[in-house]
Amino acid sequence: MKITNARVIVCSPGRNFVTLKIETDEGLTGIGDATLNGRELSVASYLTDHVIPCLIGRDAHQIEDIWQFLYKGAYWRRGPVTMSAIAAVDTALWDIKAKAAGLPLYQLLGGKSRTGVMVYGHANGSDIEHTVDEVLRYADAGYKAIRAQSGVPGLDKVYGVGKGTLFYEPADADLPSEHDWSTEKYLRHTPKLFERIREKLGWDHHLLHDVHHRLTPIEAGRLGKDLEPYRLFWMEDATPAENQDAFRLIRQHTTTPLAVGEIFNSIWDCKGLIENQLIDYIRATVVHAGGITQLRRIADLASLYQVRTGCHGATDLSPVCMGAALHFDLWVPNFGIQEYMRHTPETDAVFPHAYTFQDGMLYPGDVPGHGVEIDEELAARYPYQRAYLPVNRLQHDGTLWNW
Ligand SMILES: O=C(O)C(=O)C[C@H](O)[C@H](O)CO
Ligand SMILES: [Mg+2]
Repeated sequence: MKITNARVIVCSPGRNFVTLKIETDEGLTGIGDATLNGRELSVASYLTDHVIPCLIGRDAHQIEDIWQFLYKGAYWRRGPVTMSAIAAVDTALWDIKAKAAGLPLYQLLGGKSRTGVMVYGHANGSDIEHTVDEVLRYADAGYKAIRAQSGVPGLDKVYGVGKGTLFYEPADADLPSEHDWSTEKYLRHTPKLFERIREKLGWDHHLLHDVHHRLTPIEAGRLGKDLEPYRLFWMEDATPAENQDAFRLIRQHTTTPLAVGEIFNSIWDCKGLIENQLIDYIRATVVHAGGITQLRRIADLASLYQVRTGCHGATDLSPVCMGAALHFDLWVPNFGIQEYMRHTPETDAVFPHAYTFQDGMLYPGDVPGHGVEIDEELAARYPYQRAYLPVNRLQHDGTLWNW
């Protein structure tokens, strides 16, 4: 089965998405997500200008060879732009292979390891009481696991707290908006948040929290320790992970489980973290970590060390990524949890999909392929709009910090 054509579709039904569509001489088509929040057009160009010309005429069934060709053949390896582009090709080819077999993608990976995929929702509020109300709302909606993020007294805007509560969108301006940050204020506030949530919610739900890279390792160790009484499912992105050894220090100070990896793009970013058992959950997902082909390898390495998966699933990962991730989640033996931030109705209309939510679980559906399509006519009505993620500055002197 030959690849006859491939093209990039950029659209913005409420936020930007980059989608690759591959066509074959047998009439089968497949799509892959290539969205890199705030840097969308660089991946679109990488695909259109440098990858697509290399795809035409290749056998769509040779997923592994095409992956290796794009990875090794570029000479310049890894990096979010390269790996998101490879991921889009890989996802589209798995979609085509599964459609050719007439099977849902999870069957090609090895079949179901579980009945459904446990997800966590992102509850957020302007202060503790508002956040508690939102957590209770997620619990009422059936979620078994809830990530709680709250505004911090004395800070104007913080990661995770949006204008609306159901659809959180951090890329909020056509040039980066500036947030202020105080580690002291955040560290004083966050244990109080979880104390109050446990008081009102009880102990039957998993609770999660995203630190979003804003602490140093020793500060993260302290927060992990302070949160131990509330038995979190995980503390996420406690400190930046370019230096994988940083997690050793956190580990020495707390038994709160650690999750990291949403910005990782290859197995090399997490090799040391996994092999040294410095984390409990690896958050890499399909679009930013080289597709199903690479993610499988990461999960297999992780399984040797009892590290489980927890794929990133924010709104900037398109329904195409979510669909593919759900097939992966249903199969992967060392599954932990899947993030699920709901897309807006506009996004869902552009990307009709087979996956469904019920009682805190997502189900990928049983249609051949990954079960997500793109309505190109509708997509064309939503042109690209430049949008950036915010930056953080320390409140007391304006030093640029991690957001
Ligand atoms: O969903 C999460 O865990 C995030 O940290 C969301 C990220 O800020 C977002 O995906 C950045 O594009
Ligand atoms: Mg995160």
